[in-house]
Amino acid sequence: MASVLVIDDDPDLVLQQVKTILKGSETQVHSAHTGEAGVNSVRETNPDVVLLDLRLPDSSGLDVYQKIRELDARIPVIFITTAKGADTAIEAMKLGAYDYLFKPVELRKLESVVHEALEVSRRMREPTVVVEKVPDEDIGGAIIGSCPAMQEVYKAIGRVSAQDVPVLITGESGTGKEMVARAIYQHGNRANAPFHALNCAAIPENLLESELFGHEKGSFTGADRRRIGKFEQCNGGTLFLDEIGDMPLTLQAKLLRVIQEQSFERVGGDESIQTDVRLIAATHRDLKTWSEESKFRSDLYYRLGVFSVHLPALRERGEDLTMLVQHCIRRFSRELGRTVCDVAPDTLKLLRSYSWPGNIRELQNVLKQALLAASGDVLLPAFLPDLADTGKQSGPQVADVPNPELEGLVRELLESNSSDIYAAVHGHVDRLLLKRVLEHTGGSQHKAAKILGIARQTLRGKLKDLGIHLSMSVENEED
Ligand SMILES: Nc1ncnc2c1ncn2[C@@H]1O[C@H](COP(=O)(O)OP(=O)(O)OP(=O)(O)O)[C@@H](O)[C@H]1O
Repeated sequence: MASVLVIDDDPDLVLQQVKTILKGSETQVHSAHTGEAGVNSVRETNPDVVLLDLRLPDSSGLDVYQKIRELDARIPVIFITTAKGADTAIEAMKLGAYDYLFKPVELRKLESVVHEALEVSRRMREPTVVVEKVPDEDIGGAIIGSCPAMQEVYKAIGRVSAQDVPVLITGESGTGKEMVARAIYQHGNRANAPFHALNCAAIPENLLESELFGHEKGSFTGADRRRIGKFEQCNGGTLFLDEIGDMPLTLQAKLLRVIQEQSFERVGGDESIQTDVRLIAATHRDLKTWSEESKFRSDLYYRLGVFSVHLPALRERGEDLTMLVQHCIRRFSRELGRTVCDVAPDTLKLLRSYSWPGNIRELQNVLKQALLAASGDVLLPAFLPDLADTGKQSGPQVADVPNPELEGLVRELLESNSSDIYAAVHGHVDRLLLKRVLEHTGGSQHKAAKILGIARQTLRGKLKDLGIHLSMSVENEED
């Protein structure tokens, strides 16, 4: 049975409201009037949701919150505060709190937030995955995850966002580095100033310098006008340099100077330009090793790496995968107009056993493909595309077992611009399979249907469709 804990020194107000909104439901309501009693109650009752007053007689709500997190970081904690305490509540949100409500609490708002929090808690804890109806509000852009490593990421975002220092975000491709960069920006002091992003690996070396620092007219062939680079354009704002490890060494020197002196010259210019840009950099490379191997400037690495945030690979995020799957299914189901709302336990098992080299981006792609192939409300393993290193074979593994006949047929059909390849190849495979199985059973359709796991009637229909004729004696067996 689900339970909610209210930690509030006022025994009546919020507690009574919570009891009112949960009346008739199977949810238990516990209460505590001090921070210490609250933490003890969390330890003893392991509640699904906590409502926490920011101002308590014996301790601050934030301290209590930290202790609750140490006990179980998954518990959604809803802060109850006055308008004055909003800053602290926002701080708490940066540290992973679920939501906050202002006193006097509006009953309807309380009801919706508590029910939402209970739902979030249920999804995190319940072992079978039931993806329910798509929520009304758009939760796109949410950073999903509550595993310990992601909790560390949230803490780091909270710690670094308000400080105007460079940040280095590391992690494999597709782990959400850009998302985290935007979170740092949005929670920082420059949230109302511009945020520009530049992928250092995507821009040819000769253009990157000009992209970053601009150029003067006539500084190189084709430079027919002065160009303002990102560092100037983004003055007062935040610049996100993705794939910084791929920045050429010569540019690294110039970047280091911007960080140290907040000044630079445009390409082909000698005017020193002052800039005030907050730098957030990201890389999937091991910059420490690279700097030791002189592939990346060590002085720049040290300047950038003072504050670093490391994003765990998806395979290291434990139960977060389930949350991400739920989140993606709900979102893509709506986007693609599908009705899928449940994930079969076997599907989840397969997804869990895969190593996700492309991380969350790859998960999104796999789920999109699965949804396109799906029918009905439940995502079954059969709808998943091939995944390497799971029970489901990957494309490359299949290719390792060549089937020249089939490949030849596919090639032929492709070259003939056929618009019915699926049916043609399917028919070919069916024909091969049915013939082999019937050979194996000595022509017995009864046995063949059993081996194939299909009804005798279905087999008969397929044989007819494919024009496979058997001798009368065999066809009439055991009718
Ligand atoms: N924790 C998360 N919750 C929900 N969605 C996420 C999360 N992390 C990443 N995503 C989504 O995964 C996709 C890839 O994220 P993002 O582009 O931030 O990764 P990245 O690490 O910057 O990738 P790359 O190194 O390839 O540039 C995006 O669509 C993003 O919204």
